[in-house]
Amino acid sequence: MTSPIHVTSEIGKLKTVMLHRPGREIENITPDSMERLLFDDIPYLPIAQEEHDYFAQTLRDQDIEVIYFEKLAAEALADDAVRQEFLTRMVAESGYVAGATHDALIAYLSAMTPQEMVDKIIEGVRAEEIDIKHADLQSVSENTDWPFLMDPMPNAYFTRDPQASIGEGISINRMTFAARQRESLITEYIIKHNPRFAGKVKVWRDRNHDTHIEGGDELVLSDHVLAIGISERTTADAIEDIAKNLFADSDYDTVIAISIPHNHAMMHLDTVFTMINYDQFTVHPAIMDDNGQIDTWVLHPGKDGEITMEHHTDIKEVLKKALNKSEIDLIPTGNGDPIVAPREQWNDGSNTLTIAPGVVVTYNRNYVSNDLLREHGILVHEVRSSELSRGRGGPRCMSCPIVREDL
Ligand SMILES: NC(=[NH2+])NCCC[C@H](N)C(=O)O
Repeated sequence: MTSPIHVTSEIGKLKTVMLHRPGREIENITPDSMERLLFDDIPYLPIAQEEHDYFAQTLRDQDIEVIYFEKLAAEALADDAVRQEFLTRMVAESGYVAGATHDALIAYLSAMTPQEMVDKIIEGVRAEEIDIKHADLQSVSENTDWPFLMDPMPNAYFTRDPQASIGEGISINRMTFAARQRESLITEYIIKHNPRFAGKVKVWRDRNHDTHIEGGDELVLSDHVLAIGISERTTADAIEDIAKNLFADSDYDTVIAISIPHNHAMMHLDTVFTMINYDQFTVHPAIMDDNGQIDTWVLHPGKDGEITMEHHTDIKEVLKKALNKSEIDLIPTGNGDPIVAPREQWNDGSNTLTIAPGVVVTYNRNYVSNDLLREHGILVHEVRSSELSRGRGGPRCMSCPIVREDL
């Protein structure tokens, strides 16, 4: 069985990538809900869509197949029984397991085509869209001033996070905040029921856990080494758990767990550290102490399915050893300038999407970081970023590699 997923590095030539084109969910962000929905501002949708189309076209121009999360989901839900099961679970995870509102939501969404239903679920369902006739105790208690019965999923365009391709398999992630948790339920159905994936993909860790992990923290450094951020979004137990599964069942034998500050600006490892070439990385200087040290643990398979763990602080040495390189070039975001570095990091200056060794896609607004990458010999494709960047994610966050060529 050949897997439709094949990702053995962060940098191998990208062949297939999954995106989500931002839709009306973006217009369902309000000042009151912004923080909870993990946005810092409200993007202007038409321009966000233009920018996203430009991003997708930039990838297609490099011979990369672009597939869309929302289309894969609709295909996965073509079968009536599968669609009903999905809907029951989605409505339950949105807060309704029974009662008049539950029944009304199921009836409303069931009447739609699979594509309309997926788009609507991502967009969010407003209370005024549905006429709930037989008010019962349950729906009266559920009735609040909040205008949405089902919240929008404005972060869906950050397809990096609900899942992560690793080797020939995937992790389907239990995400940290309620604002994003339902996204990976959609992934679960894509992997189980879309004909492209169904029955052909190993799931390294599913979403039925209490501990969290997100794709922005999962970096595939080689065909046997992963780096995983210990972050606001990814917990140590989840890292140990996925490491055990990978060590037992795949060619992966090394997980480098890297501790980063737990805050919104640096919510994932890929906001401060990405791999861009065989021996080159971008790194935000704020994750290291004054001597350039970072708390890092290296996990390997131990006895009886357990793992061993060593503590290190010299990330360069750890990377050299794990990747078998004599030198590693760490390129500082914003050239390490105390004003430019945090400014460009805020707009995802470290969040590069590598599409081939030494070839990256970045936001045009981070011009200091981009120039520095070029000085280090990197080929940089810039994409537009005024509106997309307001969701705090860059080209790596907005893309989920499905197939890369081996190095
Ligand atoms: N891989 C990433 N860095 N993703 C960024 C996700 C941004 C999104 N607003 C969130 O907070 O979840």
